[in-house]
Amino acid sequence: MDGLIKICGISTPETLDVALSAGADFIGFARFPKSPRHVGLDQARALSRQAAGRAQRVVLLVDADDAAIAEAVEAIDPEFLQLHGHETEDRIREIRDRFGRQIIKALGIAEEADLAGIASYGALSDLLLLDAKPPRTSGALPGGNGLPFDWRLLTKLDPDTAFMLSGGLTSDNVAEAIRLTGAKAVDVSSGVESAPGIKDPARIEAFIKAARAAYAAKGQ
Ligand SMILES: O=C(O)c1ccccc1N[C@@H]1O[C@H](COP(=O)(O)O)[C@@H](O)[C@H]1O
Repeated sequence: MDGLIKICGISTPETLDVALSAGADFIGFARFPKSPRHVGLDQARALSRQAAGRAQRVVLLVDADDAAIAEAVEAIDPEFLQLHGHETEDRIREIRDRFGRQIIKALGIAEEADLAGIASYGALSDLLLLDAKPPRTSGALPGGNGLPFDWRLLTKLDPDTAFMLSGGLTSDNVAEAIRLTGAKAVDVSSGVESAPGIKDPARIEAFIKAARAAYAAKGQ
């Protein structure tokens, strides 16, 4: 896992085409009705077909039950399930065994104590995603808030720790985030939008270009 880029919350064929042409490695489809990026099953099915063979397809889920996972898997046939809620270790094992998909588990980071979950969740995940903890305000989404966390916390990690980084990334800060944290993969949603849920082609291209340049500078 080296030098990977995920564009999350894609919901139109046009912006999907831009992300694929610009070289995104992962495309995320949100299946979380409270999100402005939520895609219906038919819409997700069509987008997934468009992305097949060109990028890894990821379904974003939040504390989803088996029925919700099953319908998303049937429609999208994703390579990865991104679990962005409070899924326990037992629930992650159950989902992995039941649905046979690779797992991206998101872990919210706000302070040093939050790093304690990295070993156990990392062992259960094919990719561990380190994201900002959501704000405590009512109605805040569990992710996709465009808020970064203090990346300096991650400088305390063993340099061999592999993780995907997200939370408030943009084309302006992704190079610094990669340089400072050593992230081998980055994930963005709000930072490539002109408004919540509205992906902006120019911002997608600029983000991928900036991340690629930062990885190249590190020889990745
Ligand atoms: O994008 C969403 O709407 C979303 C909803 C619920 C949970 C996670 C969500 N997105 C993920 O959140 C992070 C950070 O996103 P942002 O770049 O700060 O907007 C990212 O991993 C998205 O996949």
